[in-house]
Amino acid sequence: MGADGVSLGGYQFEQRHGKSRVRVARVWKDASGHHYFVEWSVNISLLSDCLAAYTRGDNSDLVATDTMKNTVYVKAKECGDQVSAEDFAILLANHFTSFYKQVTAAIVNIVEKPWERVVIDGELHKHGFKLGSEKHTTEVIVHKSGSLQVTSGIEGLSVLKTTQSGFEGFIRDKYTALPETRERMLATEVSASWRYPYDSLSGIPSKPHYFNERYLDIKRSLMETFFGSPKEGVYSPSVQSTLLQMARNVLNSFPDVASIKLKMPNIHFLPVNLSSKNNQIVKFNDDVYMPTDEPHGSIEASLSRIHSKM
Ligand SMILES: O=c1[nH]c(=O)c2[nH]c(=O)[nH]c2[nH]1
Repeated sequence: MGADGVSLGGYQFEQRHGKSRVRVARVWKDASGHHYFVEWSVNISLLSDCLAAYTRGDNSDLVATDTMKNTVYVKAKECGDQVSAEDFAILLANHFTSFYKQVTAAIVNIVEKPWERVVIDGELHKHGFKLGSEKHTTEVIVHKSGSLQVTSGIEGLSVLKTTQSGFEGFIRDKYTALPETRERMLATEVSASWRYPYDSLSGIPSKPHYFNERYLDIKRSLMETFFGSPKEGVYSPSVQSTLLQMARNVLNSFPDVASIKLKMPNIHFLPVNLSSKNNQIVKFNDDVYMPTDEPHGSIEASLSRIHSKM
């Protein structure tokens, strides 16, 4: 954002304004009576030439944040066909940069609530949904020139496996108490964000459900790598190793992903051993654990194709 700064009384000044957490839900209906439903929380941030509002109390170049909020509902209404969070973010960001001469760039973030169609008596319900857990996110940046950047992600993908995980060979010194193990629980809450390679609207595939399909593909790939096959699983020598394998498999499988960042906290389940003075009450045998939220390990990394812009 440095390029958007201006010199002001001998200081460097940067500003943006927008509306946060604009909540909107949209229903689409098809000819056979199936309803499609999304719920979004939209953040808009505009970079614009409105310096006078700060320096002189002159608001004549300001897009009111209330107007930004209204625009979300107007554009949701105008989307006659089902769109992904990415499509909607692109459409909004594009609107702000093209409709207002003052706006030089728009940043739109969307978090989609995980409403999933329910299955009743083995059949997909036409208009019934239940809330799932992990969330689909996106961030779109559009500049006035038309150049664009699309990043999507998953938040809150909680996964756990009860075996096929260990941690050995780490540095041992006078501060180290952790025993080495080839048998432990592995639990994490994956946050992933990946960058698409498109730098203009015309580069984006016109396939209707492209972004939603890619989101599901990437989620599936991350989970398959974390868990391994249903019968054998796959051994994890560390969160670090599993994280890199997950990132690699996404880049290897999807040429349209330029880079991926993964955050994988190591959520500890502590072995329970209880003893009294002369009696062992509970001896841990990979069976009884104390679940914990904190402290947790924090492990994150990103993997990019060489020459990718993330
Ligand atoms: O997979 C792990 N990576 C670590 O860096 C680490 N550190 C630790 O105490 N346990 C673990 N486990």
